[in-house]
Amino acid sequence: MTRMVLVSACALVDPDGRILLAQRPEGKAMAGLWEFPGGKVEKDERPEETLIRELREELGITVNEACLAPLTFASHTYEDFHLLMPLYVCRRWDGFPSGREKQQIKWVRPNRLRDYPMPAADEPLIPHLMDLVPS
Ligand SMILES: Nc1nc2c([nH]c(=O)n2[C@@H]2O[C@H](COP(=O)(O)OP(=O)(O)OP(=O)(O)O)[C@@H](O)[C@H]2O)c(=O)[nH]1
Repeated sequence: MTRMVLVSACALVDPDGRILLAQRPEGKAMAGLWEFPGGKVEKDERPEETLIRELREELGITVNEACLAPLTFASHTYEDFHLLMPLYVCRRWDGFPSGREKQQIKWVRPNRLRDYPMPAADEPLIPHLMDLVPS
């Protein structure tokens, strides 16, 4: 088996039922694709801690762990690693999300998520988000 990479990701849902997508910046693997904010779970870190850290670094918002609800997960084999990615939902945070790392961000209704090219692992997550936030 290829190595397993654990990535924690979050669907931020705003009061209008829109979900935040962030575009992977130029120069990174899968540049240009739209993804859920998050990142690799570091050594000695819990997935929830990863998200709190990443949401602060990437978007400049503060999230309380109690506001992170597990929704589903992605399990996908890429060419050089297997991605295991828990997806959390968060509807409450402090601050105004903005792309702190020069990435574009967009608030998207679940039924429009397919308009945004995403990493292959994310595609099976879309129906879960459509169920979560009816349009
Ligand atoms: N955050 C996030 N990562 C995702 C999603 N879908 C998906 O396949 N991934 C993959 O999960 C990994 C996340 O790693 P990352 O963003 O922390 O790291 P990175 O590629 O910038 O690498 P680096 O930190 O080693 O430079 C990447 O390979 C990314 O392509 C998603 O929806 N959100």
